[in-house]
Amino acid sequence: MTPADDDFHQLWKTKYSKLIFRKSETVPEELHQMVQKGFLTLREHDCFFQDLVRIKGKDFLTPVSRILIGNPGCTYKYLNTRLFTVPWPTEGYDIKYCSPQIHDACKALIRLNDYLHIEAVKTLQGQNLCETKEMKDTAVIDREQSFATSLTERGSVSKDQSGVCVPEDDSVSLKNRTSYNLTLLNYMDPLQMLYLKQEPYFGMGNMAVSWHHDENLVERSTVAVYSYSCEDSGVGESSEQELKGRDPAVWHVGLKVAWDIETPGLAIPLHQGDFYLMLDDLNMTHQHCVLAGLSPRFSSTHRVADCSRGTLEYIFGQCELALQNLQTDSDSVALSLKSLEAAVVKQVEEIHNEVEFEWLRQFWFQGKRYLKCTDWWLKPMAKLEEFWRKMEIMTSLVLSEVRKEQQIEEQRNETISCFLLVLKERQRLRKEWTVRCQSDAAESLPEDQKPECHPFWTDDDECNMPLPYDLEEVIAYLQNLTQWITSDLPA
Ligand SMILES: O=C(O)CCC(=O)C(=O)O
Ligand SMILES: [Fe+2]
Repeated sequence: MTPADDDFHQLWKTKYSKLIFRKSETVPEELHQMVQKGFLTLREHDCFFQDLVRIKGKDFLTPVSRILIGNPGCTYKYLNTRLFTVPWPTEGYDIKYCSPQIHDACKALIRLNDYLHIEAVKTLQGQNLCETKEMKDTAVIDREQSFATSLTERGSVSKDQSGVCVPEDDSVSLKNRTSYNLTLLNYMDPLQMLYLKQEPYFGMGNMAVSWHHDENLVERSTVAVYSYSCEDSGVGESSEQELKGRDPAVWHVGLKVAWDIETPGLAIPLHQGDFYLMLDDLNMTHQHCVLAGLSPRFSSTHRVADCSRGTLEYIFGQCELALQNLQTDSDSVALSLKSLEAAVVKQVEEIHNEVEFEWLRQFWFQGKRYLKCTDWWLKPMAKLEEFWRKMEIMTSLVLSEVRKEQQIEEQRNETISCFLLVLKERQRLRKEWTVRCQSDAAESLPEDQKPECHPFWTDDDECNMPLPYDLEEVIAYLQNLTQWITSDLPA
């Protein structure tokens, strides 16, 4: 349904009430100008890139081109692709941009971010979608009572040990759900796209982005989307359209109820400077898509990314934790491990995998794209690689300990089997990334966007790597060892 349908507003009110639309006129003109100029700058500097995503083991190039802008050191993962923020100007950070215009563009987007944050807060307060104090108090009493009842039913313990956890303050949860830490910008010129998928359920026409839920967000957080289609003003008024369905000249956001193709979908026309909000759990209960119009179009999608494992601060913390198990012997320069306990080895090797596959390979897979805007990520990536190299040494140290140990004891068995599992995962992921780097889609990219399979080395490389890239033989050796150990154990 579109605004041309009689039941459109009724359907919106009953099935899509958490979708909020705001017309361009409600946004300050000065902000429009800044932001739209920012979009054009980023396009002029070729900062938008199609992502080489992986869905169910297959590689696809997204029709839309994107760039992630946000808090320094923050990342956003979608469809097995971790995007790294081009940092927006942030107090306490000295960020060098490739040009003053790119700095201005990032500044415009943080201004838009602040504006959309305030609008989202106001909207949630207006909708009563932020839990009020009374609602929370009632919820606590309810929980206390049901907990007390369940205890008395079982005939045990007093009420003051109930351990009810008091929910965070309203203003905190409201803030957590609207404090956007980044925005994913989209750009597409439909005339440059030879083929676009057709919307499969409601006949909504060409899709720029297929039906999906947004991933990697803080639960129930709001998503705010500013839309800028470069149409001549006045053109593409949907009212001029006589035919049924949505106007194929105009960009729309499509919405549907998840797991449901009976309830009619909604297609909301988006003109230059309009924005919309997806409030609360709308992103979970519904799916959305982007229906292409005829003109080039930008959008800026502001999100509260769940970055609990997605910031530089986090991954550096992990690396430090892992490297605590490495020591330089006091009398020499030789390195050794402090502990060979299974749990310790497992943790270290898992962090090794995390830094290798979630950070280094993800980053280099995207070629040199980040250098278009700033060199900000190069230093931290070099640092992470340095840590990762030390972890390669740690892996080789575990291996040599396992090799030289004569005695078979319980703890060693456990260490070897944990170690083996993590190495198998490493081998599987190295193969997957090697394949990903060589897909047809990857080969089709221009030279400066080609994925780099990094780190990569061969046996004759003089790079002083303590272990081979291909872990097949190491794994076979360990597998042999575990079989030998288990067959030797009493039944
Ligand atoms: O461009 C839009 O309106 C929304 C884009 C979108 O859904 C996304 O990037 O996840
Ligand atoms: Fe989305």
